[in-house]
Amino acid sequence: MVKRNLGPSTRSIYLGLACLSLALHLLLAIFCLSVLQTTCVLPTSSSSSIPRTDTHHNESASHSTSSSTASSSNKLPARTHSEEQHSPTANTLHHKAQDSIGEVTEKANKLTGAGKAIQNVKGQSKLEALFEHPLYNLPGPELQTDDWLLRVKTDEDAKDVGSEEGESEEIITSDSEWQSASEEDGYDKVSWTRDVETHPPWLRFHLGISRWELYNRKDPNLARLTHYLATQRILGAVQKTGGTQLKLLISFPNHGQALLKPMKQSRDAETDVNLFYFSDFERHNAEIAAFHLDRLLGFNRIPPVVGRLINVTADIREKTTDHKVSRTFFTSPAGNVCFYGQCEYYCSTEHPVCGRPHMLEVSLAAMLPDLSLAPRRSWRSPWRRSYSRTKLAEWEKNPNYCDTVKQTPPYSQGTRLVDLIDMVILDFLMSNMDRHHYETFEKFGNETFLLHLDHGRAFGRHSQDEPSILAPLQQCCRIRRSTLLRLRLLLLPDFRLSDVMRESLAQDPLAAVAPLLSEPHLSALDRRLAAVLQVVQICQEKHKDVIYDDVERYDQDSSDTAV
Ligand SMILES: Nc1ncnc2c1ncn2[C@@H]1O[C@H](COP(=O)(O)OP(=O)(O)OP(=O)(O)O)[C@@H](O)[C@H]1O
Ligand SMILES: [Mn+2]
Repeated sequence: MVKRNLGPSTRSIYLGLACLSLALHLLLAIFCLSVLQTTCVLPTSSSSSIPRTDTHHNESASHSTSSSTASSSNKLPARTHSEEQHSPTANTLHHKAQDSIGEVTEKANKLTGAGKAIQNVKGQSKLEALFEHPLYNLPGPELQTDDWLLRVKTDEDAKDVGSEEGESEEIITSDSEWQSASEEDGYDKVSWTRDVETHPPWLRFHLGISRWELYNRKDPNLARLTHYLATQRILGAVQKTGGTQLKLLISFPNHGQALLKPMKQSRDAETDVNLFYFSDFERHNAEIAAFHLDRLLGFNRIPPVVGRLINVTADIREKTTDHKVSRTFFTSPAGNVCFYGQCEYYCSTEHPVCGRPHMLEVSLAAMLPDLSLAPRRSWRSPWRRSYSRTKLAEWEKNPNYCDTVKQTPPYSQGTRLVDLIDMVILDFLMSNMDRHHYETFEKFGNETFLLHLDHGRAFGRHSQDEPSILAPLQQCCRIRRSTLLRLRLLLLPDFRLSDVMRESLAQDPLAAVAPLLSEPHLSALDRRLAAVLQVVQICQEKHKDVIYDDVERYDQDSSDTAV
């Protein structure tokens, strides 16, 4: 009986559902065509597994930069229902993002002369569109000779040593010196001249460091450098001293070096909630992701980092001359080759670094110039944590802590405070609680960018945020205008942080093994970005002097301070 009745009624239900689905598809198609022009795009395939730069000069760049194929990016992306944020606060931020960016985009276009050339071509990747945006192409200060960290020594310099004011300048080389430094065993014979074309990528990276950034995002050498780190034959591996957890200094045949951090836990492992931040294991993928995030924020203050699969036996055990490393190798009960080295934490049989059975994922960071060439100064962060289970730091007890910091050099002058706040925003987004110190290049004194180093403890938890990381922003209520505008841009659907981050990370060689960051970590970035903007909004409601205007600087004509 039941069966007999079900036949016809089921058929009509199916028919109804089919009609409904057809109608919905039609509606969706119309909606897509009219509203989502910029968001309904086919994902573009990444042609290379090697991180690319977004330079116009980059031969491998696939997009067209000609103005005829492009449409104006002044038009801000349309917000859609599907893209809508959930909370009312996020919504307000969203509107605010569009309003203020619209004005400033126009201004930035004027400044960069990019009005016509910058485009948001249908089908273009979000990452490419982001890096083409005027806010990522603001003109920097003109660089003088003193604004470069290193320079190539000329024959002239070699002749009049000590007679010029440039005497104390960090000098790299003359042709003859390069030649004589090339005789060591196993290393390539050096044939570099003053001609930059003959310089290996690591040297070009060193020569490109300026007072205001560690690298120029548009420099084609960046892609060469990451490719170099990812593919060069490993010639040596010794333990890097300093720091608390195991890391190795890797040498390449043409005298380049990299800082290696091994994979110690699975990518999905969330840090145990009962573990203090200072007991957390370091993560190789956090080092890689931090480099990408810093670049996406427009900072360019982290040395390039790339992922690589190495063979622990062939690349480390057989190459190392360091007994601290070689004597700790063993074969695990599962038959994998493991080692643990010598360090303060987690260097024991209980915490081995293991291949499978030989292959191991690692991160490789480009090394900064040697300290003898470019000494660095280490600064204790005023918002350093106590690194104790029981003690609170002063900033955790005193809500007016920033008043004192603001009056204390070097934070009382120049850009130091807003630079620190940039760093804090980066740290909050990736939940890095381990920023006890930061470094600067001594040569540049106090007028320089802050080096962002050591991000092994970032991206530990995606299900939780750590508001205390934002304390400097909350307590000082100060932020660079260019930073704020880029953050607001990254909240918009067309440039959404999680999307550009996913795309950027896909360029790393290890993305072929598994995504460098899981989806929950990527969505955490969007959530945290909204939280940062909310803190800024609260600041702006209470204070006047929140924005440090580093954009207006280039725009003498305008008196508009809309943000
Ligand atoms: N890319 C780099 N090039 C040169 N030196 C670097 C680089 N990255 C880090 N260092 C130096 O090596 C030191 C130790 O590195 P790192 O901080 O990553 O290790 P760590 O074991 O996490 O240290 P800690 O336990 O003190 O946080 C840093 O303080 C920094 O001075
Ligand atoms: Mn560390």
